[in-house]
Amino acid sequence: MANTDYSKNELMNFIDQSPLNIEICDVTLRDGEQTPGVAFTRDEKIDLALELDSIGVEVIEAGFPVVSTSEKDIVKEISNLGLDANICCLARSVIDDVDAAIDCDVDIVSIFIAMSDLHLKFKYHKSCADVFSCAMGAIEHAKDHGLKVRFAAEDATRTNIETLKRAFLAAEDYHVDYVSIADTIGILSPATTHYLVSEVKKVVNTPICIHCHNDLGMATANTLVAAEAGAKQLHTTINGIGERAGNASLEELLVALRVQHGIETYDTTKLNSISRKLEKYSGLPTAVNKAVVGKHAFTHESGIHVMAILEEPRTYELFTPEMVGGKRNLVVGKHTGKKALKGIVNDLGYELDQDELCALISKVKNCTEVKKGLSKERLEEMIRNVRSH
Ligand SMILES: CC(=O)SCCNC(=O)CCNC(=O)[C@H](O)C(C)(C)COP(=O)(O)OP(=O)(O)OC[C@H]1O[C@@H](n2cnc3c(N)ncnc32)[C@H](O)[C@@H]1OP(=O)(O)O
Ligand SMILES: O=C(O)CCC(=O)C(=O)O
Repeated sequence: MANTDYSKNELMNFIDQSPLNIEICDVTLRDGEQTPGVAFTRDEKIDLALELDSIGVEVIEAGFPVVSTSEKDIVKEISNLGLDANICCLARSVIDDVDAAIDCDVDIVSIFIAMSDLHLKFKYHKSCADVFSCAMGAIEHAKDHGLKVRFAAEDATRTNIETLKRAFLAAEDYHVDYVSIADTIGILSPATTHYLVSEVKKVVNTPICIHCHNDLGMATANTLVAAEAGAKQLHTTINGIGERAGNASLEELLVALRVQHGIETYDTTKLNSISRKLEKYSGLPTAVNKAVVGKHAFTHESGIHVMAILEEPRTYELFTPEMVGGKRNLVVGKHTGKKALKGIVNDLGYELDQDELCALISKVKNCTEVKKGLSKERLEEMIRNVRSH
């Protein structure tokens, strides 16, 4: 067996799939910060930007400058940190918003407009032609000032597909650098993502971005599928935070790109530390069963799993904890088996004979703490107890 940090999905060999041509745009500092109750300080934003840059993320969306004067100052400061990543910020289709972006020295401004019937009728109270012309005016202004432009179609996934294609094509005439398909309310599935990106790609030569929300729990999967259908720029947030159910999660996507497509250009060993920082700065703990960075991502209790892991961790781990800066944790509880327990006991520096092991396993399975998980200290106490009999 190849000695790698992860198992590659060999089934990919049977799928007609060209190598991916992608970049990551992490939007934690903008969409992630739109999570209710989250407001990063200057130092926190700068720290996260430095961490994202060190992972190798190509684009960092640093904020939305018109939100406040301090937001604008921080975006400007991040733009001038000299990071390898390109710095991007959000702007409505409003000249003042673009001017704020210009003042911030960003590399890319993401100019957004919604063209879905729902948004036109209930949000703007304007026609599609009117909002579109505002967008093109803003784009022209940004281009005249030398900015790269992402034209983002908010609520693209509930926008008439012909309208969307026409809008992207017209934006190409203004030499936008990216067009973005925003699944603003997370309605896409993997199949419809593939269809939509492929349809847009048929008519547009500009690199396509995909911005997926997680309302149906499919944001990461949809983002991966979009890449497989030819999207270039993939939007993520750390721990998947963001509006409502959040966005595609950075850590899930980077590991999925590795396992499914062999993309090893990102430093995944930093994923656990950046996740812990994000928890601290946002005040939002991740679920224990969160993929890649959750507390249980490398925690094992079941006897059959642990006995195999003690010989070869890849039997029950898709990738090593080291690959993502995590740690393996073998715990004892109701589901522990004798072989697993023996291994754990030995690792703690004890030797038990078969009778002692049987006595210990019975104690473990029937003790009251089994519901919450046994501490190392309590287990050692039990070991000493069975040995003295
Ligand atoms: C899908 C997304 O994530 S979109 C980004 C969401 N992010 C935010 O809203 C960031 C936080 N927002 C804010 O701080 C404020 O809403 C601001 C600074 C952006 C605007 O504040 P205000 O000037 O007080 O406007 P308010 O929030 O009341 O209304 C938004 C205005 O922007 C307009 N608007 C919304 N989106 C766009 C757009 N893409 N292009 C042009 N105008 C837009 C609305 O129609 C409304 O215009 P109106 O004032 O003429 O009715
Ligand atoms: O597509 C983009 O770049 C951003 C749009 C966005 O934040 C959204 O619609 O949720």
